[in-house]
Amino acid sequence: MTAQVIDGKAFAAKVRAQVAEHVDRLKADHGITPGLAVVLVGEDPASEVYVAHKHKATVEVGMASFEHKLPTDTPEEELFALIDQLNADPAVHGILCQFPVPDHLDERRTVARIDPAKDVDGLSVTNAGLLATGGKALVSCTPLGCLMLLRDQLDTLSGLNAVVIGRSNLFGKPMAQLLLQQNCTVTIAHSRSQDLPGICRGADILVAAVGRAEMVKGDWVKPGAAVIDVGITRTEHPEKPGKTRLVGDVDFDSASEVAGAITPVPGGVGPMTIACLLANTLTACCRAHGLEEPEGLTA
Ligand SMILES: NC(=O)C1=CN([C@@H]2O[C@H](COP(=O)(O)OP(=O)(O)OC[C@H]3O[C@@H](n4cnc5c(N)ncnc54)[C@H](OP(=O)(O)O)[C@@H]3O)[C@@H](O)[C@H]2O)C=CC1
Ligand SMILES: Nc1nc(=O)c2c([nH]1)NC[C@@H]1CN(c3ccc(C(=O)N[C@@H](CCC(=O)O)C(=O)O)cc3)C=[N+]21
Repeated sequence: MTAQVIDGKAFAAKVRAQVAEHVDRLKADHGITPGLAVVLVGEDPASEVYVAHKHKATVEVGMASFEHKLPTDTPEEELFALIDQLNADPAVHGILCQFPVPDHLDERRTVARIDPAKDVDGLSVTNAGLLATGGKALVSCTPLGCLMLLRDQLDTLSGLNAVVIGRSNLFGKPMAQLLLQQNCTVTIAHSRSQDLPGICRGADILVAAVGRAEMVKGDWVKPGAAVIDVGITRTEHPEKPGKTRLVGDVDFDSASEVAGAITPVPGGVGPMTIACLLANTLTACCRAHGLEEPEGLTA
């Protein structure tokens, strides 16, 4: 079998177009412009690239983009003062603090400072709890994007065996919650799991978010399964010395021989993350103003 390659880039463009249309309507009918604030502490080159992508995408859909770059040695009080100011700013509907933050800062405390209604990463205790209890949460962008791709790809998710490798708060846990909500039978695997290949072979839906290049091999994949590759690792380019390329957690060549559908890296999940960040900002804006939420852009 040769898998269908899921075009996340094209799907993300459709999501962004839907968001842009909704933003136009908000402006025309209500005079409201949704706004996203991104906070970056320090000078991590990968983070700089992501933040630049986010800014460009935000402006392209007609939203207001507020970028705040703080020096590496920014004390917690200063970061919190900025977050307080963004929490209070009615022009800001979504706040994202790019991770990782420098060592002297604490991710948990930082997230806790962000107003849950503006927490477009879905990381706050409130949003994680709402997701787990079937409430109206803001859902972490990458799992939300994966769910959109799976819903588009499969007739139904109900009753399928789903395996998520990885249990982070940003991805693995919310992904498992979303799949459970879709009536999948969900297994969460991690670094202590025994017989990971065997667990994966039972998966109709296999989602890998580990951060280990090409760990998941073709013989771990159930024939016909939908494989979602979240991992991103920058490695030396095999043919071009001095150049790098991005690779996923799945060995694409062998897995695509067995899977029914598979996301590539790059061009799979990554573009969906940014599209869903915009979708979440729009959702947060609509909720803040008591307006109808966009259809098809939430979990
Ligand atoms: N495409 C996108 O938009 C995004 C991509 N990513 C990428 O996804 C990957 C995961 O991100 P994130 O969840 O934040 O990462 P974390 O490092 O927080 O989590 C990694 C998870 O993988 C598990 N793990 C590590 N080694 C193994 C192993 N050998 N076998 C099984 N499980 C293992 C860990 O288990 P344990 O808990 O036991 O340590 C942990 O739960 C990264 O490559 C990241 O760059 C992340 C966010 C967005
Ligand atoms: N608070 C917080 N929230 C995040 O959601 C968050 C974060 N911190 N820190 C880092 C990770 C990683 N992440 C990605 C976003 C877009 C692409 C993306 O657009 N990837 C493109 C390629 C980009 C390129 O070419 O470099 C692709 O896969 O096709 C990837 C990864 C969000 N993260």
